[in-house]
Amino acid sequence: MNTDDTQRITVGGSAGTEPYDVLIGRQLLGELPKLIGEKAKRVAVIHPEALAETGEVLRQDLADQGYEAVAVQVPNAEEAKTAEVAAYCWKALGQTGFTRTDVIVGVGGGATTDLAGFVAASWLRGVRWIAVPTTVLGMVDAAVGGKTGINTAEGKNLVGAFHPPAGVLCDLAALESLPVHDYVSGLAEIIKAGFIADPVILDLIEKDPEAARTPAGPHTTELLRRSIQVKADVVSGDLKESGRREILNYGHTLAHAIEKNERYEWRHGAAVAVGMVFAAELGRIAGRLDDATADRHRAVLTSVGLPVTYRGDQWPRLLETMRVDKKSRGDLLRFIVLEGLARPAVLEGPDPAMLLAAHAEIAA
Ligand SMILES: NC(=O)c1ccc[n+]([C@@H]2O[C@H](COP(=O)([O-])OP(=O)(O)OC[C@H]3O[C@@H](n4cnc5c(N)ncnc54)[C@H](O)[C@@H]3O)[C@@H](O)[C@H]2O)c1
Ligand SMILES: O=C(O)C(=O)C[C@@H](O)[C@H](O)[C@H](O)COP(=O)(O)O
Ligand SMILES: [Zn+2]
Repeated sequence: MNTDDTQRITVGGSAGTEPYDVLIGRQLLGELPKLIGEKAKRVAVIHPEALAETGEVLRQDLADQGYEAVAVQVPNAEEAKTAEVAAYCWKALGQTGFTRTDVIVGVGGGATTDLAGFVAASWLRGVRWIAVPTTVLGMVDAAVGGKTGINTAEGKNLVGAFHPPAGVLCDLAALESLPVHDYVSGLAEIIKAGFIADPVILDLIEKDPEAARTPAGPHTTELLRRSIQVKADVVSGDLKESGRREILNYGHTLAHAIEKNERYEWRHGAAVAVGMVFAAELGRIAGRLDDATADRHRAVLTSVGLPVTYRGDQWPRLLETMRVDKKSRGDLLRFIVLEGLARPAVLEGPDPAMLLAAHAEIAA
């Protein structure tokens, strides 16, 4: 049974998809059978090595309820987002006799839920899946919205599908075992939601940045709820990123290039932090963003311990990788910038000198 103070945010179906709920609370796993539904006989629990125990507890629990439940352990973090690991999961589903009425449960951080969702999208051309995010970043961003995918040698998330989950269970207890480094990485996406849509988020973090770094902070649930609401509002109207959804990519054009350049040893949130400072500088240099809002990026990100600079000698490589960003159109690079707080816009084909000048502001 979940506790009474569970919060529920509905993500509206668009593009012909079913709406689903994101639950935020404690002891939410009792919700799983309802989400799995009555038609399923088999459930595959995809989890990372770090959550081997959680994965097994969940598998056993589902087996006790009569499902043929298998646990599929995958590597931690970005090492799971590969074609080889996806193929390993497909093999496990094939060997279990997984049919179209069976269900995948992805338990873990954003890397695991991106993979699990992609496996669900591709197996038999699409089976039901449920996300159980266990990181801040997974709860506020990755598990919500149906973007699923894996990386290729050429870049981040280059293969994937839009395949929304049937439900998202954000159990706050999971955050207690999260290393502080990973907790803080998730704050980058929360801060992103603050800049693009809900500045109250920034006020809450600025009031007590140290408290924002732990799950015991006074505003933890509110920060999660507000960020999930931003994501839910955006994806509800534009699942397939044909317009407004691009604002969720704020800071990501450079971030994904940094992640690839660092062979995915940087956490996504850390790269997004640097990417947002770059985007803010680009906005300022393009004459679209005021100085105070641009400077606020560095201040709030630094206050929680996120990086705001990156080594300065890598620009040509970063630029080359940014060209395959999903927002690019032909040879045209496109960036999300701000024209003020909560006023995101697209900057198309910026002058190379402008990009270089913005890069100089983040170069270590
Ligand atoms: N699909 C989307 O819309 C979307 C949105 C944002 C980010 N993402 C993706 O999410 C990924 C980043 O996700 P992340 O920051 O959650 O990192 P992650 O999934 O790499 O997890 C970080 C580490 O923490 C471990 N871990 C997870 N939960 C834990 C827990 N409760 N206790 C202890 N350890 C735990 C993981 O095994 C991993 O080693 C990136 O691949 C990014 O591209 C996707
Ligand atoms: O949901 C979205 O849309 C986002 O852009 C959210 C991002 O935080 C996330 O990192 C996403 O995976 C990036 O997607 P991509 O399309 O740039 O690969
Ligand atoms: Zn992101």
